[in-house]
Amino acid sequence: MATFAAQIVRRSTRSSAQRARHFTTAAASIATHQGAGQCVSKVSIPPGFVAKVGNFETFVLPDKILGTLSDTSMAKAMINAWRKDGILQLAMSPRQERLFSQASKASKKFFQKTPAQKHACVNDSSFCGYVASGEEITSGIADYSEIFTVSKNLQPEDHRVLAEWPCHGPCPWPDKLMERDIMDYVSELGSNGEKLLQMVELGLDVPPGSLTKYTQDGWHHMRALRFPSRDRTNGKGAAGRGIGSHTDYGLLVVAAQDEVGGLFVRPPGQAEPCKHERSDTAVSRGDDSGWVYVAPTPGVFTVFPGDMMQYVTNSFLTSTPHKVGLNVCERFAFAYFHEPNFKAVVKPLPGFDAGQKPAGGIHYGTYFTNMTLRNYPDRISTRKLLDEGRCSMLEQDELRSDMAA
Ligand SMILES: O=C(O)CCC(=O)C(=O)O
Ligand SMILES: [Fe+2]
Repeated sequence: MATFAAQIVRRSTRSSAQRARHFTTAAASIATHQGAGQCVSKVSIPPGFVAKVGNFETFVLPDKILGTLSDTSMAKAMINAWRKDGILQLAMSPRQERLFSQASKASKKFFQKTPAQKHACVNDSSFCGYVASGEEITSGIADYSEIFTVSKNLQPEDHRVLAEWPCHGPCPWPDKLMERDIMDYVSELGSNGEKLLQMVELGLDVPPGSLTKYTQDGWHHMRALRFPSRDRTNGKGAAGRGIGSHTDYGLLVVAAQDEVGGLFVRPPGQAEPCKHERSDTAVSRGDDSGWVYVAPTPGVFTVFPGDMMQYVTNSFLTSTPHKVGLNVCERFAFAYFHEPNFKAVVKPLPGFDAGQKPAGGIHYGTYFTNMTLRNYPDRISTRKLLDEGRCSMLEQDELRSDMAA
């Protein structure tokens, strides 16, 4: 892949002919940042990182996936894009752009609160809420991301919360307004994720429902992220590192970023064993060459497969390693994770069952819980879950399902 000149496709200036159902967009290599705070400068690849600038395909999903020939041809093109680049871009609809902008404002407003106000947004039953910069660990090193995590927005009276299922608790929102603006965006991404999975089913030529049966009442979650500028860190992590090299847990990751830039991906072809075959959450070789910069492109989501997708497809689609570098300005982003139901025991897809391990499938709730405990060893919810020995609940029949239709 070569380095491409700036060529940003803006939805508002796109003609209907240009809005063909899928097309190629050259990514911006340089963006002018005039965001919040004092930072007004030319922003490009974070300093100290060497990478090619990606030129990723952009797709416009149909309103409904009907399984027509044109749906199937787009679906196959999406699969090919993931197999080539590890990532693709999805054009936001006008509604999605509006919800993204609303959620971004809510996220910025939250991160501007005082440390005491932010630290109050934690509870001992869930892993939702605030994660301070330097609190999350990847490969034993602190990440500088500051995070507000939203997982299932459960009510205190939900039977799973009352029964104290691992990771199940209400989200400690600071206020109703943030809850509304973030959850409107998350719900939209939920519908979008279902469409994407229908496309994956078409593209892989597996029966409809082979994937979407797992995501009924899925354990979808999202991280609203703020990265400090590289000169504003607290010295707890490695210089310039926002988040270390890792893959994410579930089926699909749908990310969206502001104009600053910091995300890098590593395309397939340099595959590592899946995390369920390893002992930690992080991907090694974080400093290797072969990284591709995901330059900010207005009006798009970037979408890539997670660990569950790698498992069910026997690595036909691999979980894309990615990392975030700190830039000269602070950066805001969202990472949404479209996931199986917490109870789901996920099995290889028909035609992709080649004896991959573990043979009996992966219980998503256990996988999620283990990864979360490793990432947040000192969180109050980690200590409570371990002290009360509630991880053993994950073995109970009530918390396991094959998600048969
Ligand atoms: O900051 C980004 O663009 C991606 C963040 C990410 O990889 C994550 O939260 O898992
Ligand atoms: Fe990630």
